[in-house]
Amino acid sequence: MSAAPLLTVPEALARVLALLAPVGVETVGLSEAAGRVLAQPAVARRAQPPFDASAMDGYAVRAAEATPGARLRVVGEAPAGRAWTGDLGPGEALRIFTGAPLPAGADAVLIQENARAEGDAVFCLEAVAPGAWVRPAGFDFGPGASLPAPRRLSPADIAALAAMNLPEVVVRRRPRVALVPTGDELVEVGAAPAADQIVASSGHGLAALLAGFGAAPDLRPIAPDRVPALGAALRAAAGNADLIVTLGGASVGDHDLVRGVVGDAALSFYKVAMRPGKPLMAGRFAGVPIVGLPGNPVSAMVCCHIFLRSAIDALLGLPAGPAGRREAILAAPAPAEGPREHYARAAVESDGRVRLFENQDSSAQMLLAGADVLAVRPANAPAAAEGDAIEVVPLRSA
Ligand SMILES: Nc1nc2c(c(=O)[nH]1)N[C@H]1C(S)=C(S)[C@@H](COP(=O)(O)OP(=O)(O)OC[C@H]3O[C@@H](n4cnc5c(N)ncnc54)[C@H](O)[C@@H]3O)O[C@H]1N2
Ligand code: MOO
Repeated sequence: MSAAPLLTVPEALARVLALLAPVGVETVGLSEAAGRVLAQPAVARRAQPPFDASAMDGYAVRAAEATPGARLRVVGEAPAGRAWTGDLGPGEALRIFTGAPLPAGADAVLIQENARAEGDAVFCLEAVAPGAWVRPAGFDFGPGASLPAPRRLSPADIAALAAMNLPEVVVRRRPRVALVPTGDELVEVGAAPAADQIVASSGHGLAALLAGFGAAPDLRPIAPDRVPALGAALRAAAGNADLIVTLGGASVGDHDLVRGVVGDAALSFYKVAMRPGKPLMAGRFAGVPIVGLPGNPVSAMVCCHIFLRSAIDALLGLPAGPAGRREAILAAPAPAEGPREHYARAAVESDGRVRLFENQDSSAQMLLAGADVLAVRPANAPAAAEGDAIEVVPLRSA
């Protein structure tokens, strides 16, 4: 692997995506389907509405007869769910309610606000246009209509699938992502750390983020900084995973072992021209795609937003592109940048403008928790002024 220059973020993302193929499918009930990715088009089993349906409470009529002042004889009643099966003859009207099938012979609905009932008759107060307040059969969708795939199912999609009379759908199974924290200084959350230890935190944030992206995270035990033990931890993680993600041990220190354990030959790249996140790597371990995230917790979370969201999309068979950005306006100046593209933690103020935090240290988790967006500053950008435009990656929509 050549040492320099560092890959850009789009180049590195393309390399990550090239390692991934969509996972298999499973069938789930509608109550499990929200947020899942439809893997095959869902084909309607019936039309909606399945019959010409009244859209209002009133009277089914022949529009040509329903002229102002006309008197029609009410021959029956059709509530929703109980069709009137006769034929509506000349001079007749049928009391009808919203959602009920229109009887044969009728072609419009006179709404009850425009009618006066008197005994078994109804007087028409306003003219009725042909087709008025009738939802023709298949008006929403016809039999054989389909919801296309791939598609992340929204609550509205779930309702549409139910209306299509589909109790189950075929979705991608959730990609299994094994998260492997590494480092002898780490202890599990809730344990009693020694004075020189810290709590392994970023795995928990990553698991939450990945679950929000549609993956099934598997947060593994902390792997020690020893080659055989790290290798064993990665082999154990690989067994069941669609993607392995290591945390830490990615840099150049004597105890940063992930690269050595994976092996340069199996790596697609190491190091990206981004800040934070420079020591990112990706490749294959035991045949399974692996992404090595930097240990600094903010770096790991930022890399998850920028790379792993797209990676999960790819595993789910969705179109996978760069993290979504929008344009915003700076509420305060931003300093000049170095040679790496900077994903700066920033707040969105009440007027919608964006203010970069002064402290951009990649270990500062409380700052990340307070950030609304990553403000993207291009490599080598000169200082920017208040009012300048800036692109931001939203952090809170995950
Ligand atoms: N001489 C150099 N030193 C460093 C460089 C460099 O280019 N030259 N890069 C720095 C950058 S940038 C980063 S990012 C870090 C990343 O290094 P590692 O991936 O090897 O990370 P670690 O050394 O294992 O850990 C860094 C830091 O983060 C803490 N950590 C690790 N895992 C977790 C976790 N799961 N939860 C919470 N905190 C974690 C760890 O204790 C360290 O404090 O390297 C710089 N050094
Ligand atoms: O990549 Mo380091 O991620 O700048 O802290």
